Amino acid sequence: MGKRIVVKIGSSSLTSEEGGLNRERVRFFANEIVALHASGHQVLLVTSGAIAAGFRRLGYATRPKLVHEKQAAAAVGQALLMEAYQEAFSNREIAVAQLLLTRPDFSNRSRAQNAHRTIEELLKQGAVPIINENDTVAVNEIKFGDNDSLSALVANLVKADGLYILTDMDGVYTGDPRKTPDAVRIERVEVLSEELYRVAGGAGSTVGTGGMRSKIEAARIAMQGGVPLFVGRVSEHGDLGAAVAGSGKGTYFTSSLHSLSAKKHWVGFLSVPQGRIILDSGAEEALLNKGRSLLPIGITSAEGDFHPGDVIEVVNRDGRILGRGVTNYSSWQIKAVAGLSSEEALKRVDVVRVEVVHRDEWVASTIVKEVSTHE
Ligand SMILES: Nc1ncnc2c1ncn2[C@@H]1O[C@H](COP(=O)(O)OP(=O)(O)O)[C@@H](O)[C@H]1O
Ligand SMILES: N[C@@H](CCC(=O)OP(=O)(O)O)C(=O)O
Repeated sequence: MGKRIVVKIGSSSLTSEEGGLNRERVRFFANEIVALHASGHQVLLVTSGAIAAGFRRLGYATRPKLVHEKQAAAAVGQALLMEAYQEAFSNREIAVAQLLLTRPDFSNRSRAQNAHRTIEELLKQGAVPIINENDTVAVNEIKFGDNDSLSALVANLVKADGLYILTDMDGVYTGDPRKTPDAVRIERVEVLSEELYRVAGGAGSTVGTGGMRSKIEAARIAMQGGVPLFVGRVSEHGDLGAAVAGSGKGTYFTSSLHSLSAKKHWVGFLSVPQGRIILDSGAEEALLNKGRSLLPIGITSAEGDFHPGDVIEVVNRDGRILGRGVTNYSSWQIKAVAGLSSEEALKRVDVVRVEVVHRDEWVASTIVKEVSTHE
């Protein structure tokens, strides 16, 4: 039976280090997608490469660093990118559609529904939706920062059967292969571990942005959405089909997790945190490893100005982000009860629930502690 597949192609696979689009590569990927299409799969493409494709045409010698310069380069490059896809797919008589999205398009329910409906109609008509971040309007906190997370959010939105993140490496290694020559490929990941976050480094090329770290973050989003993921290389004809069939050159992330509820998905991946709560080590252990709710006694302080119902980041004393949750207290109430027993806290503040963050409204930043990788 045909599957619904999201394919993400990184800048490093489409452009050269000096900038500019490699049209040969665009045609190659288009052909791989056409082959999947022909075997009955629905394919959505999330593509990077606008900045890398556009900066030279705009007159910059190297990839610009400043946000407004990148935005300008992307505005030029996005048109070049679509022109190349347009040409590559038109030979096969497949319509391509451009969708430029930002995070609020996912966090705002009606915008997300509109995007979803549009995509469903495009797929029904046999078109290939081609998605990139809307770089002109996306800055700072609204910027995805990398298209890996964007592709995972798209995969969750359309309830894809699989997400295929294509890059210049044939998978995730036990260290950045550019710097650690004896690193070996991890074939399968069932549970994201702290170890994996440690071995995954930043971008390898001058055109790529997120590196493996952002792909692991994408894996977290997709796995928690119940979507299995592949990170690897597609360089020869048939490689994408092989990846979809389970024998690709890369790392497979499977998930036995049930997908997160819509509310937890929003809390964990779409919301904009309004402040921070800092914990002691006992509360960290209770929250991460014992599945408990967060109580006032484990809190040391709070930062920012927030209100009950807002999403806040929870960090440990070293500043490490442990996760996000919905707070039942305002920032001033937390300051008034930090370190107190629940009984004492309730004498001092008027709150709906004694838990500062209830476990049902909490999403950890890493999935589980346990490591499960096989070389
Ligand atoms: N553990 C790792 N395994 C594989 N690649 C890694 C690892 N850590 C860092 N990398 C780097 O990540 C790069 C891929 O990410 P990136 O440059 O952002 O590509 P893309 O443009 O395809 O998103 C690789 O070229 C590699 O140098
Ligand atoms: N929207 C930007 C995406 C940048 C980006 O995420 O790049 P990559 O790490 O290559 O996937 C662009 O098209 O250039």
